[in-house]
This record gives sequence, structure tokens and C-alpha cells, in this order.
Amino acid sequence: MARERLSGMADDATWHEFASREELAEALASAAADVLQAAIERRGTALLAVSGGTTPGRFLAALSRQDIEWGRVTVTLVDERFVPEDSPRSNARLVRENLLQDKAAVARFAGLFSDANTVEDAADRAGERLSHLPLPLDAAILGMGTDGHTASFFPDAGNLKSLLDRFAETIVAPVHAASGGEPRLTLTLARIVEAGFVALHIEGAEKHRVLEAASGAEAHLPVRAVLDRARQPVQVFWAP
Ligand SMILES: O=C(O)[C@H](O)[C@@H](O)[C@H](O)[C@H](O)COP(=O)(O)O
Repeated sequence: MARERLSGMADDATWHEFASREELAEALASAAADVLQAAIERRGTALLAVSGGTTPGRFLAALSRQDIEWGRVTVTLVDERFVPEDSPRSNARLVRENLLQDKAAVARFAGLFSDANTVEDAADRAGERLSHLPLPLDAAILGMGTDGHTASFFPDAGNLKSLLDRFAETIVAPVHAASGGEPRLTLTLARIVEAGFVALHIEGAEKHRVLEAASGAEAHLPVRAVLDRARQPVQVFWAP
């Protein structure tokens, strides 16, 4: 059973807390599916951005089983490691193996990686590709690291200030951050916070503590910028 509470957190993020990660996955998948189907009914199409990492696999599989008009949905990534799609580190691979299956197999996928000489060139190419998608995003599903990063907004990213620029016109930016491992490609904050539905999917006590801190005294953590600037209050989905 979900326990839902408004918090005094930054910009009134809404917490949805679940007894299990399985229950969270099903609830978030249902919420995301509702948002996508409503977008299809409103504008004939839906645009979804999902994150990678180790948390979202269960949610992505649950979403693939949702019965919506997947043929009208385009899926892209919140961020991507600068690696080929056959790499075990690839978020595109995670999405193809977990989301673009079952009912969602017919959805269109627009990844961020391309085999460019530099991550900067790859970001330019991705930005050009995504500029032809029906922006703004209808839904953005974010994760968070225990360092308070979300997307590829790593605290040690050299261009963090421009990544978090709420007025940026850039769609995809390159990121070099030692804490992020290989170079990254990321949607900018400006493209994420304009989404009609922004969910933050976190699991475990440590991430709960970090997000509470980010919403309070530790306002410098990158995730706080999303909480403060999202067009709609961020929907936090958490399980132990
Ligand atoms: O490419 C990525 O790694 C993600 O998009 C990233 O932003 C992720 O959401 C956090 O790093 C949390 O990762 P975990 O789910 O592995 O804790």
C-alpha cells in the first residue's frame, strides 16, 4: 500500500512511499502509462525520457506491460554513457532489454549515443536528432545517486552551471565528471523541468536521506535544482 504525503520539501515534491520495490515499480509504471496515454489523447503523440543505472530495470519491465497506444510513443533517455549500445554500461541497451519489449516493443526509440569522435560531437548530433521530436517531454523519469546527482548533473561536472541553466536552449549536453566514470550525454535541466510529469525514482534508506537533505540544508546538491524548477511538483517514488 502506498503511503503518500506532501512534504515541506522544496517546492512541495510529493512523496509516494511503498512497502516494496515491486509495488513501487507497478505504481510508477501505471502512473507513467496514464500520463503517456493522456498525452496521446491530447496531442496524438507522447514523449517519454527514462534514466539508466541499476534502479529502473524493474520499473521499465512493468511499464512495458502497460496497455497503451505504444505505437504513438517515442522513448528517449534522460542521460547516457558515451559507450556503444552493445556495452553493458549502455542505458540504451537497458531500455531495449527492459522497456522495448512486450506491449512497448512497437514504441519508437531515440537514443543519445552516436559513434562520434568526441562526446561533444555526439551531444550536438543527439540534440539535432531530438529537436525533431515532439518536445516538451510528457514524462521524465529520473534516478538519483547518493551524491545527489540526477541525470548526469554530477557535482564535479565542469559545466554543471550550464547544465542547470533553467533558460538554456540546449537539448543535449556533454558531461565530463570523474565521479560519473566515462563521459556522459545528458538532457539539460531546462528540457527536464518543462516535462508535464517529472518522477524521481529512488530506493533505499541512503537515497531517502540524501533527498531529504537536498530539500533542506544541502540545497547545493544538483537534484535540488530539479525540485525547485520543475514546472509541476516532482513526484518522488520511494521504497526501502
Ligand atoms: O546513467 C545513469 O547512471 C543514470 O541515468 C543516473 O542518473 C542514475 O539515475 C543515477 O546514477 C542512479 O543510479 P543507480 O540507479 O544505479 O543508483
